[in-house]
Amino acid sequence: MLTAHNISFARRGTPILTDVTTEVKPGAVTALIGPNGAGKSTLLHILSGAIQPDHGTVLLNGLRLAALPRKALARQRAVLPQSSTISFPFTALQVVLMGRGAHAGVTTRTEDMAIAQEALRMTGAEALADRPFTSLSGGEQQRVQLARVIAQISGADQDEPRFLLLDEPTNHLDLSHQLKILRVARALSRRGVGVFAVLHDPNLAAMFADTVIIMTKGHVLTQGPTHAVLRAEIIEEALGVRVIVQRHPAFDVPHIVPVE
Ligand SMILES: Nc1ncnc2c1ncn2[C@@H]1O[C@H](COP(=O)(O)OP(=O)(O)OP(=O)(O)O)[C@@H](O)[C@H]1O
Repeated sequence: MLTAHNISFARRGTPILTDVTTEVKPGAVTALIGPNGAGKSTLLHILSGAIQPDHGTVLLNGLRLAALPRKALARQRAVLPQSSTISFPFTALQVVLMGRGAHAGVTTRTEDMAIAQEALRMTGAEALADRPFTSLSGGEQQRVQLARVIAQISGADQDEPRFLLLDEPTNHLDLSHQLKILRVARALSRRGVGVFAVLHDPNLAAMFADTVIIMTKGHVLTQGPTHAVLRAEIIEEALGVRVIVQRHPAFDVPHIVPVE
């Protein structure tokens, strides 16, 4: 379990997060939605250990995040940032192998290669393995980066649950690639990974998340099972848009339709 207890964080005296308590369960997809500037990325960075909160505690599998050695942390959780630049012409496979850095000395080269290739296969990017990363389209780069973070937390060298933190993973992707990335995230969760994804589209959260957290102005407005949270009055309060929430015509999930 990855848990945040009573997290508060300010920048130059301005509160960004106030008393946030939440959890990311292994084996489930947790989506975080909320308006621009609500503090979603900041919370993701605090859950990842990249930012230290001013108050409160983050526990990863029962241990304080701040006290975990960097390599142990890297084997238990990986972060897909909103954007990342790689300017040296590494191949896609080399980029994915970079995810294995924290395992060096614990695994063999053959094992790392098998894990990298499996991660590329999962994200539908195996045909890109030998292409220079810089020559790939935005959607292709995103799938390779997802393969890198999957490779980072893969392998049999530790028993603790692992977590993937995805910051707007569908940004800049066409609909087909948005669905592909989130299908991979869901498939990983069904293998026991705890997935935490910042999403802007409540319909993607409805389709792929088991649990939804809604944040506004640095607070958790509500959180819980997707069906319970994605209700019209809550979405209207959080996002400031009038909506109707219907049953999705094809799946047993909410379908959110703006009506203004
Ligand atoms: N490096 C920084 N320096 C100063 N203020 C920052 C910094 N990063 C974020 N903020 C501020 O913190 C607040 C929360 O930002 P954050 O990026 O966490 O929001 P968000 O919900 O992820 O927004 P978005 O949906 O627009 O990506 C915003 O008011 C933002 O301007």
